[in-house]
Amino acid sequence: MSLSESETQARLLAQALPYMQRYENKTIVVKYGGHAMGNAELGKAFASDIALLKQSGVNPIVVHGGGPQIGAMLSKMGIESKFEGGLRVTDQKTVEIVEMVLAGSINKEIVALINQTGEWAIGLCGKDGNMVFAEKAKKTVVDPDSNIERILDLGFVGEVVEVDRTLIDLLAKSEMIPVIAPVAPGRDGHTYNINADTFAGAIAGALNATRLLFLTDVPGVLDKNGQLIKELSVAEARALIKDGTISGGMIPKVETCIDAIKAGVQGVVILNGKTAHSVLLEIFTEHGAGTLIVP
Ligand SMILES: Nc1ncnc2c1ncn2[C@@H]1O[C@H](COP(=O)(O)OP(=O)(O)O)[C@@H](O)[C@H]1O
Ligand SMILES: CC(=O)N[C@@H](CCC(=O)OP(=O)(O)O)C(=O)O
Repeated sequence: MSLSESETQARLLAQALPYMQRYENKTIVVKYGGHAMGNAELGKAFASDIALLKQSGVNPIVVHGGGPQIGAMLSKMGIESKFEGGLRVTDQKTVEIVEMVLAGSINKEIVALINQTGEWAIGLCGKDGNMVFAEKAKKTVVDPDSNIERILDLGFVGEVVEVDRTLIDLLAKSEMIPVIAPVAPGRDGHTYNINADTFAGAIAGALNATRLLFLTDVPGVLDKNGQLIKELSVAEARALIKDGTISGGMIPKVETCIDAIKAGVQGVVILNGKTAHSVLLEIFTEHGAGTLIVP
């Protein structure tokens, strides 16, 4: 017999009680990826986890993606999605749609879900309160045939160059939960589309967050036999990238984890956003739920 959502929540709460003081007054940045936004039930479970963090005295900050949702909107408008080095090639028309989908519909959907729990969420992007400034990304790739490095021109894809935490700190003091879309202005007046993982890493670094959680579509970093690795040091993570155990989209994610740790985040966790209540299972249980990457 399966449990109802309220029975599940009551059980989780009972399990969580002994661990609730662990992160009191600490900042936890949660990156909620587009693939993890699976369905309405998962969305509600995510919102109730964020609300419970807040009610337990944690300072949760949500940074969200929405890659699949941007792709769907572009396709509706007859525009093909094109990626290079894992990043969306973003021309003027595309950046307008990216901003509309990320800072518009997805951002407000997450805000509404959290507000329905009784907590107060506020939706922002890097533009609000001069929070984040970006500049054109300078990404390079090595051509596998010629071994020559070339600079990618990704259009209006940005990388974060400045984070001002004033607004985020004000919101935390006012008991509000910031929900942030990875869109930011450049000093050149353009709007930039930023990969949500790197954006979350930059925010967590600027806030010296205690934890940065990445909700993705696998249980964490898996070893060669497909088994979950519970804890990885930065050196071990680098070795797994080098020997090919970590590949594809997991490479930039783990690299972002390493950068965030170098920037002062105490621990970064990669965990399954497709499992309901994975945030609570990670934060408020003895052994956590995903892969913890530590210095
Ligand atoms: N060692 C590994 N452990 C787990 N996932 C891996 C590993 N190597 C590659 N991957 C791939 O990385 C994917 C997650 O990266 P990505 O698709 O970019 O996530 P997201 O869309 O959530 O940001 C997994 O679905 C998996 O296919
Ligand atoms: C530059 C770049 O690629 N930006 C991403 C931003 C959204 C994102 O990163 O969303 P997920 O976390 O769901 O993948 C994009 O346009 O898809």
